[in-house]
Amino acid sequence: MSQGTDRPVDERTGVWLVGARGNVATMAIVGARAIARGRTGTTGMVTEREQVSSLDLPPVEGLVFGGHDIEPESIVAQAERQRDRNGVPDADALEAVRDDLAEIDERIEVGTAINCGAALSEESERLDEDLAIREVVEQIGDDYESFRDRHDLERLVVVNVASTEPELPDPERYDSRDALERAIDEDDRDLPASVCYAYAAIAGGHPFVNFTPSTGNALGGIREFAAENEVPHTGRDAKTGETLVKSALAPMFAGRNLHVMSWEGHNILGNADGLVLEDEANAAGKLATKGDVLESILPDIDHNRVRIDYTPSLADWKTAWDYIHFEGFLETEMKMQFTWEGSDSALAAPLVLDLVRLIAHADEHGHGGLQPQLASFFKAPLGVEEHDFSLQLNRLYDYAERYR
Ligand SMILES: O=P([O-])([O-])O[C@@H]1[C@@H](O)[C@H](O)[C@@H](O)[C@H](O)[C@@H]1O
Repeated sequence: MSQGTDRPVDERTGVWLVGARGNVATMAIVGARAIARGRTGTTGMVTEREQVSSLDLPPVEGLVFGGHDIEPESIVAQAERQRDRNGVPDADALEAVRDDLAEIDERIEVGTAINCGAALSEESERLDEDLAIREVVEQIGDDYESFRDRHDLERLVVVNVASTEPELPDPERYDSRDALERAIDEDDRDLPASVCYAYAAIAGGHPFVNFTPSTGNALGGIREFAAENEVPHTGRDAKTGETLVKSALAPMFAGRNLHVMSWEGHNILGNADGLVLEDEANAAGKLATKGDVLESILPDIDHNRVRIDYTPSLADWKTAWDYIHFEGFLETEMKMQFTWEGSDSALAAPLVLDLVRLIAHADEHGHGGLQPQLASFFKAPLGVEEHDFSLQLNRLYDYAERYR
């Protein structure tokens, strides 16, 4: 039993995935159902580590999935494509959960992609084509509610795993709840999809996770709304690969007083995210969150550059090559290089499940607003300036210690 409550976190937690038919969502659903069916383990899930697993968290087996998407290709077809192109999931795991995926696909509603730039295909269907922004937000909210009612859920966590949007120009225009609500009422068509999903979640009292660099809950107006309504929310841009290594490694250079002159990071990948990031406007937010980590840990760095390029044949296998040129005692110049080769979705998926479980826990314990204990999951953690991975992780361990 957790501290501060008499009842355990319920076993019927809903997970509403924005971008439910994408790579990351599909892998999270496949993984959760494969765990439920005893076909895979929980390696890669932080909430299964001893320090955190003692919290009273909703079991992965009980998570009920639904979501929005604008693409018609089914989750089964997406998972088959991932199996054929990437080898993840493997054929046995996919067969074990195929019927679950087909059932979940029936629960996916048409979403909005307003101001999503290159993240749109010709086949996509969109709510915002015929509706005003206020109606879009209401429709999204109704979709959340009816899913929750239909499945008799105690709680619904909304997670944005959709493709990265272009950055919102002048986000300070929506710095307060009043300004944001006025913009929604006046049908301000500059507002992006991620803000509509976040606003509808907070309005309905649903915890919100922004797994992407898109604006969403980073907007001042959403933050104020969430704090007032005491709804937990967190983000931004999950730290899954290259940036994770950087945030663990950079503190070593700082701690030994080694002067990093240049850090070049070159990422190549061939999945749909990589394709969307080919577009300069869509890539801007991702490049900023990936780059800012070093500036914060190594304020004296002379040259810090990140590139992301689309290499179609790699599919979901993301390679990052980093070159670090640094200086030590007696002005001696030295170099370090590393190469990271990761399955983009298999790295992200367990973190989606972790974040759902941990934000459900926060909600159960009445912790509204931003969630600093979740900083280690993000490249640009909202409300936390700390980027050092192990210091961020200590926040989670301290939280677990306090609430176990
Ligand atoms: O976490 P990380 O490897 O630094 O950053 C990654 C990006 O470089 C990549 O473009 C994206 O597809 C991944 O989901 C992830 O955000």
